[in-house]
Amino acid sequence: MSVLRILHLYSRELGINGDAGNVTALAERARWRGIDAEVVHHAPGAELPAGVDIVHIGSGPLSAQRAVHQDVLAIAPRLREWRDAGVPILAIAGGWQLLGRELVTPEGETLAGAEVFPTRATLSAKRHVGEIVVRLTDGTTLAGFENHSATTELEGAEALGRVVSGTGNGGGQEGVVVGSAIGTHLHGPVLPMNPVLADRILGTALRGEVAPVAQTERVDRYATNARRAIAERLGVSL
Ligand SMILES: NC(=O)CC[C@H](N)C(=O)O
Repeated sequence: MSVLRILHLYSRELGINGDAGNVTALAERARWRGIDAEVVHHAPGAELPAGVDIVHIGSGPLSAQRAVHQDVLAIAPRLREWRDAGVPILAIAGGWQLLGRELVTPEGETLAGAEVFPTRATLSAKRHVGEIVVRLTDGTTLAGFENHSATTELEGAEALGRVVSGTGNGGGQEGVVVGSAIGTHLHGPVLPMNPVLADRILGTALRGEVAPVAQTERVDRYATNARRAIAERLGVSL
């Protein structure tokens, strides 16, 4: 691959929780490994590029979700094609809700999703705002914060992990994994805060292990300290 192409969907509309930092982390961590990285922005109504290596969609309030909803439905077949081809997709909170099967508003209106994930998010008047720690099945622990009002059903899909502290999907689970596609409520942003996940996504996109280099070791120390601080505040172990 000559250039790693990262597609950032709706960065203007769905950028309220700092999730753009995920795209920066992916691009910089690739460049630190000597791989050229390009970020392609997609706005509602625009053409999608022919091919991409990673897809990212961030989060936002219902008003922003409505603003991109029609475009999400328009690009849904391409997103599902990329998912089926193994392109890593990272979808955060409100962006994940739009990429699910359905998003039910607090008023009971149902918005159809892109069906990249077989999930249904039901929003309510009660918000879940706070720090969250999640354990993955391989023992990796993620930390971040959540800021949503959703209860999310996975409808047969696998969760990203188990909630150690926080709310997540509801029922003790957090996030969803479908092949190389991941949906999660975690902000932080999640990838700078949890570089193991960033490198897993990069490794999938680049079809190989991505080894630590001096620059990643330097920033990953900050991330480790940030996760430790969250775990300490929540009174849980990492
Ligand atoms: N963090 C978000 O993206 C919020 C998504 C959605 N509006 C909710 O409240 O659940």
